[in-house]
Amino acid sequence: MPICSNWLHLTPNKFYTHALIRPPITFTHRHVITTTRSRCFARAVTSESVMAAASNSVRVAAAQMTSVNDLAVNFATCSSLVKEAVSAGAKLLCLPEAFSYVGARDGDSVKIAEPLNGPIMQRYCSLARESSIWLSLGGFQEKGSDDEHLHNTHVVIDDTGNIRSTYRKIHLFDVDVPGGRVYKESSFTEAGKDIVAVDSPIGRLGLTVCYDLRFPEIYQQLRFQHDAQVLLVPSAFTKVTGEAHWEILLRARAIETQCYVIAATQAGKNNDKRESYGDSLIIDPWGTVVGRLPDRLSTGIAVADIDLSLIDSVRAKMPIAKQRKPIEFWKSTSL
Ligand SMILES: O=C(O)CNC(=O)[C@H](CS)NC(=O)CCC(=O)C(=O)O
Repeated sequence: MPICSNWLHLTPNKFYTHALIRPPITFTHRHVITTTRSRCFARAVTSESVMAAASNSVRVAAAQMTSVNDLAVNFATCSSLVKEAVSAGAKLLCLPEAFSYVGARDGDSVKIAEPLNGPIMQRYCSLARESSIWLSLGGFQEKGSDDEHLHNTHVVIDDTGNIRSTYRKIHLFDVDVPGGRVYKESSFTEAGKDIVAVDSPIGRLGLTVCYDLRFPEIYQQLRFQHDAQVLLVPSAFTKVTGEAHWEILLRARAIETQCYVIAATQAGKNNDKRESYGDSLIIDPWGTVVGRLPDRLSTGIAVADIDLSLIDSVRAKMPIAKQRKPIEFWKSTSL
């Protein structure tokens, strides 16, 4: 049992209850302790994470697919990927960004956007319930605040079909791809503002989407402020940028956060104007690739076992959480 020899200040927010506790304090396995330079937090862990920690190893699957501009066709593909994941013994299947729809023309995805309680999401909730598997739906066209906009929303559904968590993509892909197209995701997408982590049978998940991968701050927040153990990066990377940057960025995020990273991808030609970079990856907290579905195998799943004790041992031997100097402690001297 870990023992804390300092006074413990538990600040009130959605995870912590306000309390000042006298040392020595003994924590049960139902608490996660996080320390910053000035504070020490305790968070009660939900039963899912406790179960995952007890059994140590849980199987996950990362899908790869070529979504098109047909909701029914994509749902059929997702259903068969779910079957594959279930027979492989996976407790969670991650589907890529734009799993349910990739428009052939600008503006198409706004037209099919629906609220999270609409019929499209309902079908995916039923799929999770009927197959008794958790789903990470890596980028759903959620209806925005007007008819011209949507949210690119990552939805986590549990094995009884309930939506456990939603994250709206923060960093939007407004990029002139060298030798490729100009993308302007912000022309039809409202950016999110909230960082989201959620407990699951494979540990505490940190939710992100695609282009977020290029902004390490969000992953630092997920690991050091939200106790994430597994970072999800569902994507629809372009062929050009994926070939240059995909694996390097993902492995860097795994190494610098000491988290597992699961990245499900779109692959192949989604339509005449669009080719995605498929290479679904599962990476362990030491940065080793433990599951991969290469680009040439356009549709399928990569499978790996998440071992929460590996996270603990990597973090114990290289204790960066204690050693890091967060930006507020730096002194800026250049003018
Ligand atoms: O719009 C859709 O249908 C699905 N969403 C996407 O394809 C998004 C926004 S256009 N793509 C990316 O973020 C690519 C990032 C990327 O390729 C990089 O960072 O290099």
